[in-house]
Amino acid sequence: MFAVVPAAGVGARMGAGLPKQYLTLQGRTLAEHTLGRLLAFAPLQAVVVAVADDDPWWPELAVAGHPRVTSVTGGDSRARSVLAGVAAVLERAPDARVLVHDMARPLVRLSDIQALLDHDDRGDGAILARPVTDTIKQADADTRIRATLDRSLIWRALTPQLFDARRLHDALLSALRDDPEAITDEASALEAAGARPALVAGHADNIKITVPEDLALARFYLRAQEEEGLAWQFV
Ligand SMILES: Nc1ccn([C@@H]2O[C@H](COP(=O)(O)OP(=O)(O)OP(=O)(O)O)[C@@H](O)[C@H]2O)c(=O)n1
Ligand SMILES: C[C@](O)(CO)[C@H](O)COP(=O)(O)O
Repeated sequence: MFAVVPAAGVGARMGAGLPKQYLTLQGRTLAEHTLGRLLAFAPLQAVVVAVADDDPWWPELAVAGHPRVTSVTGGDSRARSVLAGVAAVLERAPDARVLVHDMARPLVRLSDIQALLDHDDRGDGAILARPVTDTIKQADADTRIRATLDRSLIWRALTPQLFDARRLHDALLSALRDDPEAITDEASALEAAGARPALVAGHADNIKITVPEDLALARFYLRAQEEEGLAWQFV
């Protein structure tokens, strides 16, 4: 099994002076936190990281030289970065299963990744997700309520997302050709190809660091995980 980690974003919503994956949490970059956890997950043969072709920070990280880490050049969207990573996996292992995980989600629990594998029926794939607990409103263009949705059927997609590499590759190619804006995660590409991936409940602390206030939340969750005894051997 391989991991593909999209890490070629610029972090515009974070508004920092550098891409958010290189901001630090307790002295280590988000990238080191994320990769430290993935590399601690024994079933992963290798991790393919998609980085921007003009990224000067990536080569400076010791983890960039880890024997189970390789990098590819990402694309101008998350989906194209993932596609580049999956193509690299297929060159090495045509029958591989691939776990796609955002570099911007540094607090993923190994137990959640294992739960994803446990639910993987090697069919339509599976994703970590969270059932919503708030009331969900659908908005009109004038930011007024159009409808209230049935929240019992609404989940927030997280990562990792686990699929057959060839199916994911071909679904991404088709979806990027037909409706690229609609593809904001791997499952949406498989859905467009008619698949029905499974939803696997993951922990709420598997947050995506997106806007500045997410950093304080991440610091809180990291301390909470350490108090829970979830310490990872950093590579
Ligand atoms: N062209 C892109 C855009 C995003 N990503 C990666 O996809 C993950 C989730 O994307 P997001 O949180 O949107 O990151 P950014 O695109 O960097 O953020 P923003 O949209 O605020 O610029 C991140 O790890 C990001 O590095 C990527 O590999 N290639
Ligand atoms: C893949 C994802 O993390 C699932 O919630 C999300 O779609 C990524 O969105 P982003 O705008 O690329 O951060």
